[in-house]
Order: sequence, then structure tokens, then C-alpha cells
Amino acid sequence: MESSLEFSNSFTSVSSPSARCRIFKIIVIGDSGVGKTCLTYRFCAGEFLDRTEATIGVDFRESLVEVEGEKIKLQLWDTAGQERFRKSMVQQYYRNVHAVLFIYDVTRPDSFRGLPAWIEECRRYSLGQEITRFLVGNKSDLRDTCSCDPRSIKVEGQVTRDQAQKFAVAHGMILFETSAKSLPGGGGESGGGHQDSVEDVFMALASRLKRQTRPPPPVLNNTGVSGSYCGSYTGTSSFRLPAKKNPQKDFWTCTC
Ligand SMILES: Nc1nc2c(ncn2[C@@H]2O[C@H](COP(=O)(O)OP(=O)(O)OP(=O)(O)O)[C@@H](O)[C@H]2O)c(=O)[nH]1
Repeated sequence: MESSLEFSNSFTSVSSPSARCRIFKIIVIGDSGVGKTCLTYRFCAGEFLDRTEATIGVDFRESLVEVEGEKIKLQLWDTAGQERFRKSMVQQYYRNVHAVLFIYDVTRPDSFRGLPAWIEECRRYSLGQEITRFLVGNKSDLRDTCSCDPRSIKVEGQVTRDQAQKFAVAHGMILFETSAKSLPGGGGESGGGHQDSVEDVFMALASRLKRQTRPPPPVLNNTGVSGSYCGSYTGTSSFRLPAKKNPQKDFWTCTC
């Protein structure tokens, strides 16, 4: 059967013949509706995506960032939270991953309680604590304002930073609380607690990945677009994975 590659993009591409960059594959996972699409879109497109539909399969976004003079490409795999939209694709998600972002919604404890299942799924695909893992509580703009110290008071119906921090430590993750909706610089403090910007989260991730000394596993070029889009761009795009397997290529570095 021929590959059924569907690809549409909204990249703005500035070619840069001499630039070399490392590419890191990051999968973004968590329950449906926690804001995976909004977070990745916010980082890549710089704005809040007002209307979203449940992701089917995977959406694919990329952003080229610069960390201490080195260009790094973050390839974000925004995966479907709903089981029925994941199914046959799951194996592809977990191949050659450099980092995992576990997302929950700070206003939905059920999405926090769902995290062990996502960790277990990662473990089944051999992604353990040796992989860079960030825990991201999203929708902090919706956190109830409370004059009390949010680290010690459990706000009914919400996941406190303290709970999340304990979970993060127990699972070798770094915790961020953020909002895909908040305006940059608007509301750094939410409910008396600290709120990270979406940019902070992804730049911290890029920094962390940059420091990786050993070459990460190669990124599978499922889309066939990585090579052709190596350059200076950020963008957002969706694709369906090919129906048949593509040969793996080493995209540890690319010459644009
Ligand atoms: N207030 C607020 N709403 C948000 C935020 N992030 C996402 N949302 C809303 O939450 C809903 C779900 O967001 P999505 O980004 O589609 O969630 P998802 O995790 O990608 O969902 P699936 O694709 O089903 O896995 C949408 O209505 C968004 O507008 C946020 O930071 N703050």
C-alpha cells in the first residue's frame, strides 16, 4: 500500500544555507482537553488558539530556537489525548524521542491522576527517567485566587503546586505551571503562586537538551519534511503518518 501522507503547513521559512542545527523530538502527552494543542501552538505561533478540536493522531509543530549561540530545532509532537484517536499511531510517537512533556490541567485533578497511566505508557515504550521529562500544569490562569499560601492549602477541585511538585520529584521530572492563554507578562502570579510563561517552559527544555552530550537517537523522518524545512522558521503543521514504514534517517544534525 502506498504511503498516505497528508501534510499541510503554515511555515514561514527563511533559508539559511550555512546554518547547522540539532533537532530534538519532543512528545507532548496527557489527557484530552488539558491544552496540549494550545500550548504547542502558543509556543510555535505565539498566540492562543481560541477554537480547537480534539487532536486526531498527531499534530506536528516545529520551532527553531537559539540557546547560547546554538540553533536548536524543537520538533513537537502534539499527540491525541483520546484513546480512540491514538490507537495505531502510538508506536510512532514513542520512537526516537528526546524529551517528554507530561501535561495536566491544574483545574482538573482527574487529569493529574491520569499521569501515572501516561508514565506507564512511556515505560512500555522504553522511555524512562533517562529521558528528559517535564511536568507541565496548564491553565494556571484559571486557578482560583486565594490569599492563602497555595503550597500549603489544597484548593478544592484543583491541583496544588505542592502536590504537583511532590509528584515531579518522585518521577524525576521538572515542574512548570503555565497557561497557554495568559498574555506574556500578564499574570506572572496566579492564586498567589508562581506562573511560568509558555516560552519559559520550552526554552528551559531547549537548554536542557542542548546540554545533552551524548547524541540522542535519530528522529524518524516520518513526514519527509524535516530536511526540506531546515532553516530559520517557526511554524505549525499537521500530518498523518505514512501508512507504511519509512526508513529511519539520522537527523541529529542537519545542514540547512
Ligand atoms: N483558560 C485556558 N483554557 C485553555 C488553556 N489551554 C487550553 N485551553 C482550552 O482547553 C480546551 C482544550 O484545549 P486543547 O489544546 O485542544 O487540548 P488537548 O490537550 O490538545 O486535547 P486533545 O487534542 O483532545 O488531546 C480548549 O477549549 C482550549 O481553549 C489555558 O491555558 N487556559
